[in-house]
Amino acid sequence: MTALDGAEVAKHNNKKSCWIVLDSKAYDVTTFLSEHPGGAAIMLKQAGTDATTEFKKYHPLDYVNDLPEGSLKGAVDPNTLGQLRVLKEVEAAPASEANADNKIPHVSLCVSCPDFEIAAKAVLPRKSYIYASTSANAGLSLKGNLEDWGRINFRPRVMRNVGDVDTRRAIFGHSSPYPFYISPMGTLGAIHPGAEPELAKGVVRKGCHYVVSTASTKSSRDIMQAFVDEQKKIKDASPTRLFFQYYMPVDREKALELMRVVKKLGYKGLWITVDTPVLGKRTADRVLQAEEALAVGLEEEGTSEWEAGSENPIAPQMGGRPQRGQLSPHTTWADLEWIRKEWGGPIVLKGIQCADDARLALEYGCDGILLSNHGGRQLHTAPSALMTLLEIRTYCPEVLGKLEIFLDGGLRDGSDVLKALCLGATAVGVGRPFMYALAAYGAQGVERCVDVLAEELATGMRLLGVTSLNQVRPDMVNAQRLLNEMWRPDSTPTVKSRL
Ligand code: HEM
Ligand SMILES: Cc1cc2nc3c(=O)[nH]c(=O)nc-3n(C[C@H](O)[C@H](O)[C@H](O)COP(=O)(O)O)c2cc1C
Repeated sequence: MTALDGAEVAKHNNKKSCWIVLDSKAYDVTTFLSEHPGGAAIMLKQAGTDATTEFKKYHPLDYVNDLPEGSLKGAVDPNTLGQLRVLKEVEAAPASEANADNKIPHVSLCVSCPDFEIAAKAVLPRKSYIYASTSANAGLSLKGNLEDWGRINFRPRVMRNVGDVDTRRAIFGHSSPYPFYISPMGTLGAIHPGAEPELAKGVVRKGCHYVVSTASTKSSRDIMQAFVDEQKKIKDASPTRLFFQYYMPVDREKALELMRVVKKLGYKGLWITVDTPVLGKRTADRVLQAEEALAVGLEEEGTSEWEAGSENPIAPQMGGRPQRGQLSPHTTWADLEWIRKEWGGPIVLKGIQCADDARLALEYGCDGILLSNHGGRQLHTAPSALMTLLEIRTYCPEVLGKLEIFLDGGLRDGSDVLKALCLGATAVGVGRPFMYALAAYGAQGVERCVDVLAEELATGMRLLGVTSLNQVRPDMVNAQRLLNEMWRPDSTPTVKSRL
């Protein structure tokens, strides 16, 4: 194949003929535009340019293999790369540069979780901040997550010797100095150039567990490698373990293959996300996508072509940004059978939101459940994890001793972890605070965020009158306010409950 001329490639810069250059090779993505799960506009903006840097923020390079056959047009003559189209607009500086300019406070000035969000907002491009902070519909699920932690009070005991406290907890036998772990979050390349490996560095140094997302920017192999490399530096002294969050690919063969790969790589448990049969309506994201579409002239298409979706099953709607391997809307409990056979290790269902499903998870042989509404990014007015935990305690307490119980959503203070533990949780996941810490300060921020939560937790334990997490009990909290609002079988008289 003869090398292509940069100036020629640059001419394919519109929706009728859209080429992009990735790693010095030109691809014709014209027909793929409407199928791109991240939206057409973001690609069209790159038409005729070298999109490598922008692309790598979101995807591993092997994503190009998913393009339709014949998309590769050829290598671009290296001497003519300078003739490619260049984007005029320069996005906000990446976090690392902004940091150097002292645009954000010194990391030591972050003394509680909300401080990381302020710093991240100052350095992140608007688009990345929207990706991290967006929530579903009017934001009420997120609001409920944030507020419900404050609606349970402690019932402290005093005059106890609380000189030394032990904050250790194990997840499936893997002990960690903390009863909290990092929740899976996709596309961290949009947050920090080091993406997930940078986050892994921070967690290894602190011994915190980390659940890695299927939709990560870097491959599960690269993330595991970063983990192993960091462990080597400290002679494998860190108790950190990596678990894998699984968006089940629609295609069964791909689903099995992904499981085999991550099992072989040494991920310790499979956390299957079950609250995402389709993507929720991420309101702020929608506005941004609409703005981008307008900016590149896609508004002429009317909304129908892009909103109604294409034949691509993983791009059902505009604004829907289903992650690679998104759960098929057809997945059911019966699928757990072949998953369990293939996986062999611990399985957690991520996104349980009522007592009935907690009981089913037990019946279907799961090892754990994560009570979660996906950080308020999926169903409008979904219950907070605490509310679901209370429901489980009331209607199927038997699962508490048999499954490991995790919660996530809205946790912004280490001492709140105690409330979940008092009510029977094994551990709590924390999402956005770590994402913001990574955005502003890289691995150092991640370490700082662990320290902030750990200190709040240890102080909370002392003030509650306990020295070990084995001592926490339900009567150490007053959950009456949430209990008053909890669902009851007779509160929905038209629905016949199985409870
Ligand atoms: C050229 C071939 C490309 C392929 C095959 C591809 C594929 C995909 C897929 C499968 C997703 C779903 C989410 C995921 O799995 O991470 C996605 C989302 C996305 N893509 Fe691409 N993409 C391509 C090019 C690009 C380019 C050039 C850009 C940016 C310049 C881009 C930006 C994005 C963004 C922002 C998302 C949404 C991420 C999210 O909301 O989680 N993609 N893409
Ligand atoms: C930016 C972002 C990306 C996320 N990506 C994923 C994902 O890829 N898979 C998943 O199961 N959950 C994902 N989640 C949900 C988190 O795992 C977790 O449930 C939620 O963030 C917890 O709420 P918090 O952010 O308030 O702590 C994501 C959340 C955020 C904020």
